[in-house]
Amino acid sequence: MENSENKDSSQCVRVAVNIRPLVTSELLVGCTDCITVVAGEPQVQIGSHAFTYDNVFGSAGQSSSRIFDEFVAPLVDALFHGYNGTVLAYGQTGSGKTYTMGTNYNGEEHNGGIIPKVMETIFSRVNAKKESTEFLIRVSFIEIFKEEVFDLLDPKPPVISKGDGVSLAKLHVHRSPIQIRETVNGGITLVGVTEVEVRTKEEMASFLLCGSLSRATGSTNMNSQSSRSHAIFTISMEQKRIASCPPGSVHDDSGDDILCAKLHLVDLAGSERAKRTGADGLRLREGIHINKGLLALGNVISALGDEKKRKEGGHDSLGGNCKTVMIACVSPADTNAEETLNTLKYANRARNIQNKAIINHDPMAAQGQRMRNQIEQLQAELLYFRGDSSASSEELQILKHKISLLEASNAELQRELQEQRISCEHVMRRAIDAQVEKDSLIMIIESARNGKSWDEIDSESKQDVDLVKKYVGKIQELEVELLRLQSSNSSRRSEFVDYLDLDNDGLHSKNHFFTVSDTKTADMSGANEDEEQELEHSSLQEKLDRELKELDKKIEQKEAEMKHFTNVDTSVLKQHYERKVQELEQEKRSLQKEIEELRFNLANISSASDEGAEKLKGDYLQKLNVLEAQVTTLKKKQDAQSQLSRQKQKSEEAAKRLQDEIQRIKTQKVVQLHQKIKQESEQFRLWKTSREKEVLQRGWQKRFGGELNGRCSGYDGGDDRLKKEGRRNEYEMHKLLALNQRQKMVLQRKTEEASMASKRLKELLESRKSSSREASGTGNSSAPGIQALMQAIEHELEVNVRVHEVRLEYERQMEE
Ligand SMILES: Nc1ncnc2c1ncn2[C@@H]1O[C@H](COP(=O)(O)OP(=O)(O)OP(=O)(O)O)[C@@H](O)[C@H]1O
Repeated sequence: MENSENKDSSQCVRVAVNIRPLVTSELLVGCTDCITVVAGEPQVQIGSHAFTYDNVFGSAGQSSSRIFDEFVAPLVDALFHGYNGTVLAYGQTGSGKTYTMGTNYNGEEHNGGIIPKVMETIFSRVNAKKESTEFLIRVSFIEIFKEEVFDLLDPKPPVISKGDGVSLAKLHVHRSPIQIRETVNGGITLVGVTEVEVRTKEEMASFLLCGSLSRATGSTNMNSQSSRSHAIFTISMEQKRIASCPPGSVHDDSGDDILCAKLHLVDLAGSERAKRTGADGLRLREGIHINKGLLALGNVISALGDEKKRKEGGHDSLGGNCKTVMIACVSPADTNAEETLNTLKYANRARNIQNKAIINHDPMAAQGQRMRNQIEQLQAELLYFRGDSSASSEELQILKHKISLLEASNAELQRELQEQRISCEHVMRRAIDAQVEKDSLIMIIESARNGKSWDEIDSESKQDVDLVKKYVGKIQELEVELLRLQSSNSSRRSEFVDYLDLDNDGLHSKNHFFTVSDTKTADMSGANEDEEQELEHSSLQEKLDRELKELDKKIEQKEAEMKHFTNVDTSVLKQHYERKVQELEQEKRSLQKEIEELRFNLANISSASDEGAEKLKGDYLQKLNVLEAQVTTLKKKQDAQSQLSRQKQKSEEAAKRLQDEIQRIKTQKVVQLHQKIKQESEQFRLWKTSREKEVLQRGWQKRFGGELNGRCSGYDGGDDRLKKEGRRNEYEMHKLLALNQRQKMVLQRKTEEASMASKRLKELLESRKSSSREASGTGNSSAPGIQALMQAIEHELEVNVRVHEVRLEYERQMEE
């Protein structure tokens, strides 16, 4: 047996042989099986050679359909744990590499190959874990052809040109190879290779198909569709545990980090010898290149598989950080026996190769791990110090220093805790103040709703918030203003009425006044009263108008003040509440931070089992509980603050309602005042009309024989002023009466004189008439008789003139 050495299979490259059945073309040429599988053993025999592998599939070994489950599934599992993996399909052309790998999978028809099963498994696991883990899956597909690497997923289309003929088979596809570079840590990198993100199995399969179509293919004698290039389909997976991931996930052992791993699925080119392929020209040269590559791989495999050479330090792994499996595909046909034997030998050597696969974390995770290690080291030192007194003085000094640091941090925490307590109390006080404010507001609103007067509300809520106090103040001012106006109006009315309300001896009422005021004196007095009334009324009207204007002005002013006041106060209150909420948020954050720190410290000492650590743990737990309780209290306070804000909103609404109420009252009062003024004017107008009517009536009475004397005696005046006036009028009257008497006497005398004069005139006229008759009888007259007549006539004329004068005087007197 050429290899039966047992090694640690988890480290070695695992190798399986897959023996395909004889295909039709082989059967047609009468090929027979040249490989025998030892029953129940992973062992094959070809001629005199026997080889043992990890698994043997096909031709009576394990069923080929078990390749994935038995051989590849562990690599997929390892991929989820952050390990790189490689599946290599090696063998001569037509040996079934593509068939085994399933590289021609198009996403629809399941051909039983490895790749479709890999895809299926990956996505079913991703779906099962998507609640707890974030996945980023990408694929790349490259081809190594004649020692050049091509990107099969390159979105840029290749340049196609005609070769030396016109046949389509002679078309040349020109593609630009991608560059291979060595990285600083000795790995290799493919510059600019396309990596596409995929989210589903179908998407991944579509890229596999796309790359397969791009893959350089040609025909050889051995396999008309043979791949003459190495194809590597790489699945990259990044996974990150979601924060709320429950314990027991795959990351539990590796911390809260990102795992990055790759699975390379490699379909190597045919390993047949050139002479057997019948290739010539370009195909031959391609074959040489392929074989050069495989030879190199074979040499590496040989070197790695040779324990002696490996110990000399030449190579130590194939792919290094990777779990690798190789599937050696062989044809059982006796015509391919030589190639099959070579393949089996290669595969056998590959079993000796050892890999060093490690979990691939990202740098952050590595840093986290380093810190955890450091913590562990510190804990160990602490325990060592506590448990072992034989430690060196230097170590003791270090530990003492660390303890002092811990104590200092502890003191700092306690100080912070104290501060938190103080600030908590402060917040509580403020919350109580706010509560009091809220209650006061509610009380005021309730009182206002219940219809209590502002005085009552004011007296009941002395300690209430300023806002409502100010509102109440404003409302009170307005009310007082209105009341003052009302009282002023009513006092003027009462003054007016009092003024008219005379004593029982005089004029008791307006009506009485009007009925007795039909004398001349009463006329005069009434005229004075009217004037006074008018003056009084107009001055009252003017005053009321002035006051009304003033009131309007004041109301406008108050409204403006209230508006300003409301705006200012709202913004102040808003700022106040916002500040409170911010402060509470800040406090909450700092407390949460403190809790996190405590948790961290607690986690650090969780592994410690000695008494001191337990005590410390207990202390921290206690602190944690206290802090958590504080956070809960703060949250409650925050809720209370929010509630207060809502109450404030309600209060503002209530204030708005009050303002509306003021407006309504104001309108009502002003309207009432206007109405009163109007009523007053109307009343006065009516009074004036009736007064004028009375005066007119008295004028008529006087003109048609007023009873001056009788009426005068009826008036002796109750009022001094009126009495005085009456006496003065009486005196005037007496004076006028005496004058009248005298004038009458003069008139009588004059009348008598006039009648005497008329008599004498008559006599004179009679005597003149008789004289003229005598003269005409005699024919001449005597001179002394004419002279006497002339004198008599002159005397008569003089009398007549006097009579006329007396009459005139009399008439004048009468008129007066
Ligand atoms: N296990 C199997 N059962 C049935 N037929 C198979 C099996 N393996 C391979 N074949 C058939 O063998 C032929 C060659 O297989 P395949 O193309 O996979 O070989 P290959 O090694 O990939 O060749 P190349 O190196 O030229 O690509 C195909 O017709 C395929 O259907």
